[in-house]
Amino acid sequence: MATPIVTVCASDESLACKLGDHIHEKAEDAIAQRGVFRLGVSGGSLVKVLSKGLPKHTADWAKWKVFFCDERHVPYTDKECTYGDYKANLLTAVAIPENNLYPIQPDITVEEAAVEYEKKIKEEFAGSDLPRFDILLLGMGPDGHTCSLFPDHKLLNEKDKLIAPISDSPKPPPSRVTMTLPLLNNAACAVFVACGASKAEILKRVLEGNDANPLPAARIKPTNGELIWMVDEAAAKLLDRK
Ligand SMILES: O=C1O[C@H](COP(=O)(O)O)[C@@H](O)[C@H](O)[C@H]1O
Repeated sequence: MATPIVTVCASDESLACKLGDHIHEKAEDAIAQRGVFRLGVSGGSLVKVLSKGLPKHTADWAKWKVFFCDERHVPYTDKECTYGDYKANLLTAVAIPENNLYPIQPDITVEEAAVEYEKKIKEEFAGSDLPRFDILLLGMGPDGHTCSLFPDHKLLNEKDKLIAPISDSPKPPPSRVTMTLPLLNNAACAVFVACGASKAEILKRVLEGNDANPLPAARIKPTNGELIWMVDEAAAKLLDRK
């Protein structure tokens, strides 16, 4: 079980750079070993951080494949759509081919979209029982949710599905598709990014708490992989930093 490595960054700029460097390092290793780099991205505030940190490097972008750790079940043109946000902010700055992006389908039911996305992931990782992403980039809401896994939600107990639909998300929009814990915890590396004072209390609970019923973000512990938290000073202000 991974022990978290926590990196506290003095500025948004340095956090974006460190994250970009880390991802590029993982990409080079994965491409050298397997000829492909498979990453999963989350939405929300992470999009801006990645958009700053990733384009600074040159990379063999054609070998990158981008999946979504979760997505809101809305049209690509909706302002809540994570894929739309990446298209507008990051994917204009890096040359990842359109075919290497794996958006979740918004034009079928949310249940169908989850089944279709799981099928796509299984096809991509054909031959392995449980897909292992090279890196999953995660965010955490001020309530401790990650992806579209919310505190006390029944999806936290999902054992069979790799991708699940949710129609009662407490954070709007209510319909979403999300990676589940078995898939998330099989990643080679999971990196959380949490910035701002609104995340300080929950970050302390996730990293230092001992909850009987852990928050969703605290349940991300890759069984055979790395767990990294990249946070800013404001989010880290309550942490025990001895
Ligand atoms: O709704 C979501 O929220 C989380 C956290 O977002 P943030 O803006 O607080 O960083 C995000 O990781 C997830 O992908 C998204 O669907």
